[in-house]
Amino acid sequence: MTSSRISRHLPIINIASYLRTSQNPEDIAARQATSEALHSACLQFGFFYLDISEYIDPGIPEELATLAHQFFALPQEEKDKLSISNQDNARGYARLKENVTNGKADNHEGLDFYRPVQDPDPRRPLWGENQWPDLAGFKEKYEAWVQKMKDLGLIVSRRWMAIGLGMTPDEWQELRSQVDDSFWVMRAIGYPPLPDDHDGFSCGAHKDYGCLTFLYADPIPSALQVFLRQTGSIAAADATGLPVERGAEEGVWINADPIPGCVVCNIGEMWEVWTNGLYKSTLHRVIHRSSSYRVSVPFFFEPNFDSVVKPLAAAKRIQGAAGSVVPEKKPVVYGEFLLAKVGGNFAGGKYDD
Ligand SMILES: O=C(O)CCC(=O)C(=O)O
Ligand SMILES: [Fe+2]
Repeated sequence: MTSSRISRHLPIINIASYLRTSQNPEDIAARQATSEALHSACLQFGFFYLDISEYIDPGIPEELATLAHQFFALPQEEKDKLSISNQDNARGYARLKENVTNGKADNHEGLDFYRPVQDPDPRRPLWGENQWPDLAGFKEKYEAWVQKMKDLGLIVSRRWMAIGLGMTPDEWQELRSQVDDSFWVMRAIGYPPLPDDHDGFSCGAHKDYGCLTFLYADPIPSALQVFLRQTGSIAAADATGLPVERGAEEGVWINADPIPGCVVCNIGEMWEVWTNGLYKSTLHRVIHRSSSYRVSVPFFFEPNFDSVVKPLAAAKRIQGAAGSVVPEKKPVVYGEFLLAKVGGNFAGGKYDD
């Protein structure tokens, strides 16, 4: 494929058809079309918009962003009371620049929640307790969103995988058993404007770890950028004047600006393993230069902690039918993979790939 034929616009995929379970031919055809759109979005981009306006009132994620603004506007000592150092170094509040990506401090602060665990132990990595701000409605509204996003992860995976990847019902049940108790992460991120002299980014280039990220962000353009691989273009060309990242890869950075009623969705590295590389998880970064304080609230739908992630037979069938000879990716135990990533958190990059 030549670079000129690659679209630079991320597709918008409406999941309304997935919410209808009827077996009438129109609904079946609509679900088929949605799954094909998801499949091709993942072959080409690994990034797309999901229009979820029929699934959830678009005002609800706005409320989450408002609550996150309220939290980040608190005095520093109030926010520090929820410091990740009280817990497992993952759950809680991390100060501005505390997170490091690709060796550079990110110009953001964040508040992270993970799936609660049995017998929490703050000395054990990832096994502490969530720390909720003492702001009216915060915990309830975030927990309700987590439930909606977990359900969305399952709805999308089921329909998409079964139809888009051509899985048998048994194969889907097997995959389902690996994501039905997702070790999810819910994050609120606060981005002050990026100072001109900051050596780094608002959030440096990274891939997400797990399955699916559903991101709602304040409606501010030109902040989140997605790297599209394109042979024939200048290595990592962009208009920001910032240093080239990942110089070995050729491509362009495009903006993924918020669209009303949609979440930005991308696939994480576990999907790369499940599909044996058929789908690629895609680098993205944030450069927030406008004058306002930006908030985003990504939800990460991840495999179960103990899930053994390995290439799916359905993906290998597609590769076989296309005559591609692809070396098989090694199985990964998700929890071990995550621990290795988070282990590098604040020394060498929480999000490094
Ligand atoms: O804030 C954003 O737009 C993106 C954040 C992100 O990529 C992440 O937390 O993994
Ligand atoms: Fe990300």
